[in-house]
Amino acid sequence: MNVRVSRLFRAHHPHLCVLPSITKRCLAHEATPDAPPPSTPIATDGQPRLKITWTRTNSPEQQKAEKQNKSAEFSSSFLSSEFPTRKGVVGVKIRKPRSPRLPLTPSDVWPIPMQSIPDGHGTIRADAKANQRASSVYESLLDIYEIDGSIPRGKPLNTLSDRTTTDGVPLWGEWGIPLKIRSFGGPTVIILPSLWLRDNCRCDKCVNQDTMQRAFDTFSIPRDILPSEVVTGKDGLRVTWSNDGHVSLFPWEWIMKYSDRLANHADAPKNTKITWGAEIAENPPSVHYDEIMADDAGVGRWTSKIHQYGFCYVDGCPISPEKTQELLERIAFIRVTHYGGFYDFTSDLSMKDTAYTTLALPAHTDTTYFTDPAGLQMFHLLSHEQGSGGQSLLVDGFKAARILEDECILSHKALSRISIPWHASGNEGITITPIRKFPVLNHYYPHDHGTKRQLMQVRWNNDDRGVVDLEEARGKPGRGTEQWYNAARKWNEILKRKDMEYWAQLEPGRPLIFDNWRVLHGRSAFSGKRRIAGGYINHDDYISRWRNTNFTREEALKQIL
Ligand SMILES: C[N+](C)(C)CCCC[C@H](N)C(=O)O
Ligand SMILES: O=C(O)CCC(=O)C(=O)O
Repeated sequence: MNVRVSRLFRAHHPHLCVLPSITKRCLAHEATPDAPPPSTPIATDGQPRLKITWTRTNSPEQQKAEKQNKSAEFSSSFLSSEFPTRKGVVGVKIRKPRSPRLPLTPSDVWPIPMQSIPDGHGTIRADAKANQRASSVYESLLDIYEIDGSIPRGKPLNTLSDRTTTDGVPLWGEWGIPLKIRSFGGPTVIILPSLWLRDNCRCDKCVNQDTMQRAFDTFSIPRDILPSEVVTGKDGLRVTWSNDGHVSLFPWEWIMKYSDRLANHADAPKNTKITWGAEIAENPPSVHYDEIMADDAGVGRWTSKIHQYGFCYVDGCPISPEKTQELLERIAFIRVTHYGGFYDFTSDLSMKDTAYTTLALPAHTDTTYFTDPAGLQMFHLLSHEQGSGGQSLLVDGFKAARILEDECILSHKALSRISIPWHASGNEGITITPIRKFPVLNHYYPHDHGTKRQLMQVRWNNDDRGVVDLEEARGKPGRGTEQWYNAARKWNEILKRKDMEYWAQLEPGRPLIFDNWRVLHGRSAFSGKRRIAGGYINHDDYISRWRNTNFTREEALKQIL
């Protein structure tokens, strides 16, 4: 077996070398100006100590309030024992900054290329950067593998105990292909099932390179498929399959992404949403029409602002329905509903919906009655004659949800858990309702473990809401329903707070587009003839367009494959 103590690491981390006295340099990501004065503590056993001072960083105001200096000491003997071949100044990475076990223990850190800092005690800033995933699995593979080293097979169905070499290398077999890695919580083994790996081969024979679709029958793969060879190659895990000699290459970053212990999807777009309240009126996001029409980079800037703020104006748009439609279709095709596709409406009740009246409309999201509510919505005020009013209202539903959770966690839970019906029934022959009930606050769990569930969609139109079930709670009939109404009342109160409401008068030539899954909209009552044009776009089509105009094709594919 040619798996030796790691040439891998020397190949990849030539700069790692143990300094004679580790205390000469503390290893951290970033010294902060307020780091304590340099000192070189020598432990009682005379061993130089690597002292890591931990400063928890949250938002500046929290940091001031919560500044907690915590530290851990690692003797050089610990470092050299824990990272035997890491001949070098060992950079350390701290595990999840949100929940540091204190004092930090050896399993809280693992080696990464260090960024040396001036002498003295740097402070590890536990922010997203500090937590950045290793740039390649090598920095997470334990140093027992080597480049192009083949991992031996274990004896068929052998007992757990002898599924590892004397060097500690886990062997593959019917149980899958194990890889020993560093992950949150220290060294661990991920096991890659052979059938799963074979099914996910991305070579140009297995994936139609024009359509990116799977180009073979998954179910023709023998259920008990096994490798004939497994190699830890430089650019990934290379597996030769015993049934047909097919060779698959799995890039390390891809493996990292899908290992349930490691998944932290660093290549998924960072959550860069900017929440806002009434103050956004001072400087609302906008992009110029010419930019958008000129090229996809302009569409990228437009969709990026929508992705960040949940809405964006377009300056300099011709005051014409045709040009408005052309503008909207720069993102994607318009979604057709029972209101038609591109809409150009006024208060003529041509459709039996309060939007086609002069009535005030409280903050709401549209199409709550579809299983898949419309993603983007555009309003372009083309004209408003012989009348006044009709101011537009926007409220950041994601900010409102966070306030609700901060102020009344039980109400947040009720609106997140209790599913209710929604409907559109005003027009003859049309009675639309989602395939199932949905709650007001809809969440999802992002791939990367360790981050809590994310709010995905606000579904709120109290006028289109159906009948809340008579829910019991804690054995009391109707208690659950009462909880929902109390929660909805609190939610409604937050939406109506002056510092949450962004009121603006729409202007001809300046269309507004917003994310209908996040931003609620409404209007004040009006008089006169008021004409608005616009349309809906599916959320998935919007996100696809945002992804492909803000990332390269390769990055975009990596985010979803
Ligand atoms: C199509 N257009 C935007 C003019 C009107 C849509 C009506 C909105 C409906 N009340 C809802 O909440 O979905
Ligand atoms: O007329 C407006 O300004 C908004 C209408 C509306 O809220 C809607 O169509 O959903």
